[in-house]
Amino acid sequence: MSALANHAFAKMNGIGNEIVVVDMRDAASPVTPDDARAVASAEGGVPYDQLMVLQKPRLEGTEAFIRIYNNDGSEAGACGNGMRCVVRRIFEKTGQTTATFETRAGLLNCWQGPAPDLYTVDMGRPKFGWQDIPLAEEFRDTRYIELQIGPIDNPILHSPSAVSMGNPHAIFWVDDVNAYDLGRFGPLLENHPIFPERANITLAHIVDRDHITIRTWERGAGLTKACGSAACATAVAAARLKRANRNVEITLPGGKLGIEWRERDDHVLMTGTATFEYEGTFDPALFAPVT
Ligand SMILES: N[C@H](CCC[C@H](N)C(=O)O)C(=O)O
Repeated sequence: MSALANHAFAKMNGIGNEIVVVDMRDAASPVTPDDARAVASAEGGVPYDQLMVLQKPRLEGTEAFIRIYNNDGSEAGACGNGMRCVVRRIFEKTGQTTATFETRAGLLNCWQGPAPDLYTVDMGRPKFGWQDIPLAEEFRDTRYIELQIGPIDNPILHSPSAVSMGNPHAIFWVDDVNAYDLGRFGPLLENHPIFPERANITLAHIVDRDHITIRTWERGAGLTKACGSAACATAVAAARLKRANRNVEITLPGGKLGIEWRERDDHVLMTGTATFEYEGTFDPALFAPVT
């Protein structure tokens, strides 16, 4: 039987990014990709974009090791909106105002933001090397990579920037993020062979040096109302192109995030809200083997 059967969960969202948080630090067995898919899609499940699974801490000083599942059962190395939801849960339970978590992408320091409803997550350093993103072939300058969609002589989207925030991102620079059928182009680009681990696909419009608007097709989750790591990747990519400052406001369909690419250590700090919706326990029938 699944470790999630009869287990408590919290349904939350990070500016519209649908998040489920489960605290499995006392559980004996792990959450499997099948469990993650069942929660997201089975009849009577809890639909989400990302499932944040807190596991027993592996390192001294960390609250938990966090595994991040997309709703297709694939694992992600980073989830900014999901991290703020986890932080809110922990802070409300323990009264803490700072915490450190470990994910596949490394250690994430988190703290109470400048207002009671804001949380800041240090998302670590971005990576730009083609093998770190990763890309399937060498690109010396990942500020623009050779990737386009549409007619060769008149591409619809082309020359994205590529960045890793612990997960792969491609950012296409456009004048109007709503002028493209991202639901159609997203999966084609997500699964393009240039991305051996697939990629999150973002359309970004630089409004001015302090404001950028984005829309994201998420790897393993599809069109979402917000993607925190994409907001971080976009802010960094725009600054690398010298088209925006290192401290910007990102507007996503579900809300806004403040992103600072800190000068002194190149860490990316993301600040925003985290909303609690409801809590419950998973019905064991969700995980019953299909006979
Ligand atoms: N929604 C998440 C990103 C999940 C990334 C996931 N789609 C992947 O990299 O596979 C966020 O707020 O950062």
